[in-house]
Amino acid sequence: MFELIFSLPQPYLWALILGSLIIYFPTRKAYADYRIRKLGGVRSVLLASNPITGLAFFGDAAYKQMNDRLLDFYDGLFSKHGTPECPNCVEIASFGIVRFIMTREPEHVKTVLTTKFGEYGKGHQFHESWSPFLGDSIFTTDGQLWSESRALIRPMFIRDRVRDLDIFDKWTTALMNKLPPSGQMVDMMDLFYRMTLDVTTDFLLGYSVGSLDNPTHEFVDAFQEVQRIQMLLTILSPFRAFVPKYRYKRGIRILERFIEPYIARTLALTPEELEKLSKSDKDFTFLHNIARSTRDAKVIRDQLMAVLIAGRDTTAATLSWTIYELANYPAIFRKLRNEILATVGTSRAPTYEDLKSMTYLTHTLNETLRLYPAVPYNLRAALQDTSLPGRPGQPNIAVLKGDVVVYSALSMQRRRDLCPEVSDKFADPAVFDPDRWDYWTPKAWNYVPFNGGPRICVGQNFAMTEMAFTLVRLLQKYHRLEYRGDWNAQYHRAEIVGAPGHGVPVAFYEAEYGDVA
Ligand code: HEM
Repeated sequence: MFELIFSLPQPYLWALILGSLIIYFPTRKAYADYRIRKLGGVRSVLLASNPITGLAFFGDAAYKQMNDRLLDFYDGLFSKHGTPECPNCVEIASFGIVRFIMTREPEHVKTVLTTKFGEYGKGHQFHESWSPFLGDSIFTTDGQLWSESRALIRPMFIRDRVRDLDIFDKWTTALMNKLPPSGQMVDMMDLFYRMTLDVTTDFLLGYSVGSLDNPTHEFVDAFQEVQRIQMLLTILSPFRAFVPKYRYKRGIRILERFIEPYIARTLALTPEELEKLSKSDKDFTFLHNIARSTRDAKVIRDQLMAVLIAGRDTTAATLSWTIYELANYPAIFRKLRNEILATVGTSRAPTYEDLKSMTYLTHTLNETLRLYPAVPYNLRAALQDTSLPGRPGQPNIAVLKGDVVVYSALSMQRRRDLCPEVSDKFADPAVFDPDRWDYWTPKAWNYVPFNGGPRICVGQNFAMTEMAFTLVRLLQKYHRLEYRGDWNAQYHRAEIVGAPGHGVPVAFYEAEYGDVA
């Protein structure tokens, strides 16, 4: 049969290939339509259903991502194509096979994260794309494998462990030592990224990469590069085979070379020695804790990588956005500093209880995470035929096994129609205003910076404590903050984590009379 086909003259062969494709894609689409109808649901708004329109879509998405305009692109999908029946959900099916359903509807987020938790997950494609980096870790797996990872990791984030603030104290002090004299410019984003890498590696391995002291460490560059390429691989998912991977693989090897000796050293300890260590607060690390449950170096490597990626950039980016916003609002800066000084004075290190008692500090971080959720885009694959709820009075959106639901906390948390009317108690939602939290609690699922449901961020309390501690130490010492770049030119650079594209160039002014705010 194949011999016969390949013996055809070239023009006939091409005509046959083209003809087959012309038949194949509409047939695939018709078959998907049939399955959707059989499920009793509908499509959302279909934007592309063949490789040509699909390629144009992915090309546009990748172009906007590379030009730091992914949010415009994402919002534009709904403002240009949304319909009254389906205003916040669109889809593409580039090869007629896998659909990518993009949404910013809280009910959809709730469905994939909790109501139908078992029917959605990271899925096979995500695992394939991410496993060279994160292996079979908590981030890349579903079902039993995921729940075993979660059980392995959770004990290190219980309240009693997070209450111990020594690690934050140590690295915040190191950060403060890197700040230039009063009034001189510094890129706080750079320092925050270095500090959180030092905190996270110290927490995981009991040994820090030391990036505050050595910013050109090859680990730092490799970590950045691997994440950048990983984001591209995720966005270009069906076409990821075409993305060059040399630098990606080289970066992963560098990261592995750094952590492997620590794993080997830990595995050299006997179970008794590990048990003894677990009684100590100071020397017991995340790595020791995992090694109590598994002696498999690959399992340990995967979980370390996962928590490293989860814990580092997220907190650094959130701290960076907070300082960026505070630099533009001296009144908010002063109010926050007054609360801090009233609680801990100008020099005492805060306790865990101090941090939790400062309402305005929590509101400030909540507000930052509303405008700049650290994970701006996320996805879940359908593990079986399932659905997303339709608008009231509308049929459900059918989701077929393998389809991918992309959701954006960034786009959703900025939706005006999900906020109260603007008033003296509720500022324009586009504006940074921690005071709104005095009168307002977002509805469940309208605000999900840490996700929700069984897979809610396991490090949420760790992150909030680390960020609060850092802000307290900075504002105790400095009474004024000045932006030294073009504040309005700032933009949101979305890689896996969304960070300020221009960094955060600021100058801090040291308080001369301590408590004067
Ligand atoms: C501002 C800081 C942070 C934010 C906004 C944040 C947000 C998130 C989000 C949105 C997810 C869900 C990701 C997904 O769907 O796969 C997540 C998961 C996770 N986060 Fe965080 N995170 C932060 C800090 C941290 C820190 C400091 C750690 C640990 C040191 C951490 C550890 C994890 C882990 C292990 C998961 C996977 C949970 C699971 O799949 O069961 N996160 N985080």
